[in-house]
Amino acid sequence: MSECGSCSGNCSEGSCQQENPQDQRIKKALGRIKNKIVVMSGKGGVGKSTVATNIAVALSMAGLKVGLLDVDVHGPSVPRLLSLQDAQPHMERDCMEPVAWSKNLSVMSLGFLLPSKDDAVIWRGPVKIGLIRQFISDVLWGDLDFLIVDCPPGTGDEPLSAMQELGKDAKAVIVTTPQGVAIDDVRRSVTFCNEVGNEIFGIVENMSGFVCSKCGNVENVFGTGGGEALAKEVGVRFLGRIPMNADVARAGDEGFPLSKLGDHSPAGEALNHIIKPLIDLAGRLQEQKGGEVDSSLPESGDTTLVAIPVAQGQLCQHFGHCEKFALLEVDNASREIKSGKLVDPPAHEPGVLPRWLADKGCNLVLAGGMGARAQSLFTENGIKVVVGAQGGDPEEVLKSYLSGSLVVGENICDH
Ligand SMILES: Nc1ncnc2c1ncn2[C@@H]1O[C@H](COP(=O)(O)OP(=O)(O)OP(=O)(O)O)[C@@H](O)[C@H]1O
Repeated sequence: MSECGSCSGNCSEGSCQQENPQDQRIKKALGRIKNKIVVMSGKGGVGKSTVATNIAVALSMAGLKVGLLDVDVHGPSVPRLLSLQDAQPHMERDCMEPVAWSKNLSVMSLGFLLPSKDDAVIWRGPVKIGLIRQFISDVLWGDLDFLIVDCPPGTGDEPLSAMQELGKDAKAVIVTTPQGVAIDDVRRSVTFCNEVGNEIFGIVENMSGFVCSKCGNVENVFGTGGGEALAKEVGVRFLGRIPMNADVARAGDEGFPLSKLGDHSPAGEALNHIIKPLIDLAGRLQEQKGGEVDSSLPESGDTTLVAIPVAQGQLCQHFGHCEKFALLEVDNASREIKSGKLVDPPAHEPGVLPRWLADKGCNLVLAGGMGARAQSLFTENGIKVVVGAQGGDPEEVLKSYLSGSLVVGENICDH
């Protein structure tokens, strides 16, 4: 046994077994983060930061608490992608607060700490590893559903260090473009994950076909399907393909998220597809399959306006195909229904119903089946959603909710 002065004697053969304080802080910070996703690519410029940032935004807009950590030390692009170039994290003596992009999304990047965005960082491995450790130990991430880590391309110090620090439960999302040379690089990323022992959550194929904005014709500039074929070959989930689209490049340059392009734009659809398994991973939708429903009413105001989609007078299980909405007003204090009416919704277009119901002052939706994207649009509009509701008559469904006895089952639009 040796003595090292800084510990109380838990030493053997000259090496101190006591965890160093930074390791302890890392462990504590990671203990508050439910899911860790490392976004990586074998090759540069394939759109990894674009994908990482938009996954983070989409998950946060689905109501999940998300941290986005940009560890691309040599080319931190997340601040630009989110229009946060001038943001500065709030610093304390021993820690710093991440920059809040929204209530649900916090961001940290070396880009925030450089005196000028033109400054070049010339650091060797150990310094970069030290920075990544600090970004976990000394940033006040708080409780997160997801930490999304945007790594520089390749299988060098940063992805290795990110995986090692985040631990074996961190999962990789690998971004590629469809052409052969990129796919070869992805194979290296797959081998890397296998060697470090971290699961690959899935592969995203970006810049997959160019959609002509004039004629709609799709040109497969880099080919298509390479990412999907590789995913099949190595036995990992294929998360989806994002087409090459001028709007995506513009969104990146102007710093707004792809979700603003609309639900039914090719990029918006691709993003929905990609985040769906991640939302499932967070267990958000499953929570509502099991039966326990939080039957609280919104805290502001004296009344709550509840919307229930209806077909043939009964709760409609396909939200997008309902014939009418029952709008029922509830007194928040007594939890009693004060009034109710049936109204015709506008023609179903992506994003229309959440906005229309928000304009009507609705703050709670009780639905049967509803897709993940529609749920996130309601959350964005400040409307609480309960999915998987069972029952027939809309007033009875609401009464069950108010009495805490509403039964929820499978969300049949959760596909
Ligand atoms: N699907 C797409 N369609 C059109 N442009 C895209 C698409 N995906 C990404 N881009 C554009 O390609 C460029 C590179 O994207 P991004 O910075 O996300 O790549 P990266 O892989 O993170 O790069 P790096 O290797 O430098 O880290 C950006 O200008 C981005 O807007």
